[in-house]
Amino acid sequence: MKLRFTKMHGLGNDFVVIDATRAPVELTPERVAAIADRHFGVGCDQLLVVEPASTPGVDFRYRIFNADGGEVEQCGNGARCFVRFVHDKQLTGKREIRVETRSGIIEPRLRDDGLVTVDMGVPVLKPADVPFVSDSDAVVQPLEVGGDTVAITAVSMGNPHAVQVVADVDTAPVAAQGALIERHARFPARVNAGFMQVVDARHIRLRVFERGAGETLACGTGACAAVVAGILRGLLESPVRVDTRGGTLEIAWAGEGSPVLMTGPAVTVFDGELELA
Ligand SMILES: N[C@@H](CCC[C@H](N)C(=O)O)C(=O)O
Repeated sequence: MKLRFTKMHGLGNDFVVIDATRAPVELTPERVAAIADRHFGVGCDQLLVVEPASTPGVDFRYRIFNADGGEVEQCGNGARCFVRFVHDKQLTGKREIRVETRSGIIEPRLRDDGLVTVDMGVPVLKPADVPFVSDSDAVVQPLEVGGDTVAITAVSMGNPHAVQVVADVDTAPVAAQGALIERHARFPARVNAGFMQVVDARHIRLRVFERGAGETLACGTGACAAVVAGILRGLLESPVRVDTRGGTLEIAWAGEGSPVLMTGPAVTVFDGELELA
């Protein structure tokens, strides 16, 4: 069976996007992993599927699958690519869209300058809801990782993040420690591991070892979580420039109970057709 797709990226965090608004597409974890494979498939960090909404007043549903085949709740760079996709493919004439994800409704807006701003919703800080196993609500918590103790802040942006502050992202042990944090027993749903270097109160550098994908060139929800963690720790002031290895995002957050606003680019690379085994 042949399947049309569009290859997109948000700051080098790359996606295969599939339009399932007219006919459903059957995706197993094995199929997703095969498509995401960079040697034998198309290659991507995440696969995004655009579907009709199931809730009145909502425009679309979009589903997110990591490269390992697992379906997840949220994806910030994907949300920006989603809105560019439905706009460019003329699936809607709207530039402000309400879209259902596994973790609720988010509201991306395609701006006149081509950038996309997404209301990513209110961050979740209660450990049990991240989910993070802890008997304390403290913003900074110790986590034992491979014989070391690191100080993390657990934040959910719909998906779970563990953010730590490092002196220099270029020398941070992202691959080794990220893999251990991703599968740490205190994160029962696994976790995205963020390594944040504070340049000044309105500027950070960030690398993220993503759950189900490894280190990516950028992580939108990771950028939101890092800014929330930095503001809660008293290190940052909104809005914050977030430099990732793939480019820059702007993240704004007015504090607890407020939604996080993320602004950045979304790029279409090419359209293609793949053979679904
Ligand atoms: N790259 C994404 C996040 C994708 C999902 C993540 N790996 C997870 O498992 O939660 C982003 O831009 O937010």
